[in-house]
Amino acid sequence: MQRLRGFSDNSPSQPGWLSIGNFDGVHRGHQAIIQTLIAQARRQKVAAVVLTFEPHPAALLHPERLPPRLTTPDQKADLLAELGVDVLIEYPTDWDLLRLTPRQFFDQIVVDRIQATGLVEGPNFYFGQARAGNVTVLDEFCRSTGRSLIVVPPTLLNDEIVSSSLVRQALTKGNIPFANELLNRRYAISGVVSEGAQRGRTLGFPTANLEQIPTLLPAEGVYATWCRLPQGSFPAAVNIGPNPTFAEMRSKVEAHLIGYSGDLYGQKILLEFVARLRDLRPFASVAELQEQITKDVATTKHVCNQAPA
Ligand SMILES: Cc1cc2nc3c(=O)[nH]c(=O)nc-3n(C[C@H](O)[C@H](O)[C@H](O)COP(=O)(O)O)c2cc1C
Ligand SMILES: Nc1ncnc2c1ncn2[C@@H]1O[C@H](COP(=O)(O)OP(=O)(O)O)[C@@H](O)[C@H]1O
Repeated sequence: MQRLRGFSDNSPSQPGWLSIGNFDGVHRGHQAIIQTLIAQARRQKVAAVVLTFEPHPAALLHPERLPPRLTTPDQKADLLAELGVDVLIEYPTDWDLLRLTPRQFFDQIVVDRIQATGLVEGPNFYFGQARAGNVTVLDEFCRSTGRSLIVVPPTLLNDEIVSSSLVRQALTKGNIPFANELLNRRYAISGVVSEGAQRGRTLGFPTANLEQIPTLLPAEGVYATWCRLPQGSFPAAVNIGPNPTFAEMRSKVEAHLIGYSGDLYGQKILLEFVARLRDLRPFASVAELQEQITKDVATTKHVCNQAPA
């Protein structure tokens, strides 16, 4: 997949089928759109092009309402590449773009820059200043310029429309099975291992403390995850939240990797969520906490064996 930052001289010079959107999470609904896009592009032997905006337009328009992201730009690019997208254009959102009327956006971006022969969108696609353009407007523009538009119906799961906000809601409630079902894969976070209180090792359970996590954190609690390292995949029992037993109220993300020994400080690691095991709680003694973590580790092994890496 060719990954372009905005429009440069390297922009695709050949016409392609185009989908425009934020695609945060690349969930089942996005996947349905992209699959249609790729089928059309392959049929007509042109490129499957995705135009996305980085940063999210909301970061400029109303930063206070910017939702936490589900995927980093790199994760999003990897997921789109896996689906078979040929060209990803990450447009560096600016006020000039946000001020374009729907007609200007269509003429300047869709027609002149990308030379789209057809478009694939979901029914809730809006474009142009103040989100004034919708799929009805887009359909008129496409018809009048001889382009095709396919509007993919919303993807439903348990009678609910799959959306990035539904995934965020599920994660915020700690509902990992539903979030993973909406995503059609495991929700994952990445972070860099930093130093903690150096207490974990004395408990018999060293925990890698993750910092610089750019995406949404699931609800507080204890989770079974798969941890991806360059040296392999390890089941990991993960604690999201404070350490109330030690009166440490700062919230952290810490992972005990089962079957691993070595130094992880400074390393970037990825955690894929498999299940939420329980709520966090204070324990009356360190021995009781150790007993509970021993159980959490056994459950994590079992859950991860049932859902192999
Ligand atoms: C699987 C797992 C479950 C945990 N559950 C709790 C808990 O319920 N309550 C608590 O106070 N701390 C819990 N902890 C956190 C420990 O208190 C923490 O790992 C320890 O204080 C080490 O901190 P450090 O990494 O800063 O050294 C848990 C840790 C793990 C790995
Ligand atoms: N199985 C393991 N799981 C997690 N971290 C491990 C493991 N084995 C060794 N380590 C190392 O030990 C560190 C965690 O030990 P810990 O005593 O909890 O210290 P800290 O409080 O600094 O996190 C990790 O950052 C990592 O470098």
